[in-house]
Amino acid sequence: MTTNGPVLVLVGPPGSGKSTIGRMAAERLGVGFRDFDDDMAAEHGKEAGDLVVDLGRERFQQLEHELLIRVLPQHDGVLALGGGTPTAPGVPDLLKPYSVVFLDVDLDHLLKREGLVALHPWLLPNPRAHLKQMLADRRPIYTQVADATVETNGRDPQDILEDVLAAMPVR
Ligand SMILES: Nc1ncnc2c1ncn2[C@@H]1O[C@H](COP(=O)(O)OP(=O)(O)OP(=O)(O)O)[C@@H](O)[C@H]1O
Ligand SMILES: O=C(O)C1=C[C@@H](O)[C@@H](O)[C@H](O)C1
Ligand SMILES: [Mg+2]
Repeated sequence: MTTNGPVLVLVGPPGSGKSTIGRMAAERLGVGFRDFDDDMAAEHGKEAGDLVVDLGRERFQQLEHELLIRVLPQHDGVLALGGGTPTAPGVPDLLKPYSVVFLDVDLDHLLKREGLVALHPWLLPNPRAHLKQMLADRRPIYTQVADATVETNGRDPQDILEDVLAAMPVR
């Protein structure tokens, strides 16, 4: 099925709340929710975090680019991207037609979010240093691909949701 593509795309670092807020936004908007990490896992037979470790980041990002080209026209709801997806070559151009919101979070709040390292084994051996560098490198890219940025530090998902919905540009 071909659609106009997602009504909302969420980007941000791992643990920023893309899946949590994405599900809530989809429910409020009465549309479907899709998680691009799940698409990658279904397509390649392994969790996205394990694919990064097994294939290396360059190959993983090529595969993300290839799959995103197929997924965007198939989904008209809310799409949560993988944490690194906007940094894959070619992806910022693919996102241009869509409403993209960046869920921003700082290092200290990120480190308090549950399950981060278990889901992202490539953060080892020093998750704090890795995440610090990652946030510095990626923030300009998340900002560039997004129409709006919503702060999530220390905030309830419900509050964040209201800001995300208000920030969605009308297209
Ligand atoms: N605003 C928030 N405050 C506190 N904890 C949060 C908040 N948003 C999400 N979390 C928690 O942080 C963890 C990561 O959230 P979530 O899985 O939604 O992030 P994500 O951006 O989808 O991450 P990933 O890139 O790993 O898929 C979850 O345990 C979730 O319950
Ligand atoms: O931030 C990242 O680089 C990643 C985040 C996850 O969503 C997965 O896409 C994968 O673990 C890579
Ligand atoms: Mg997620």
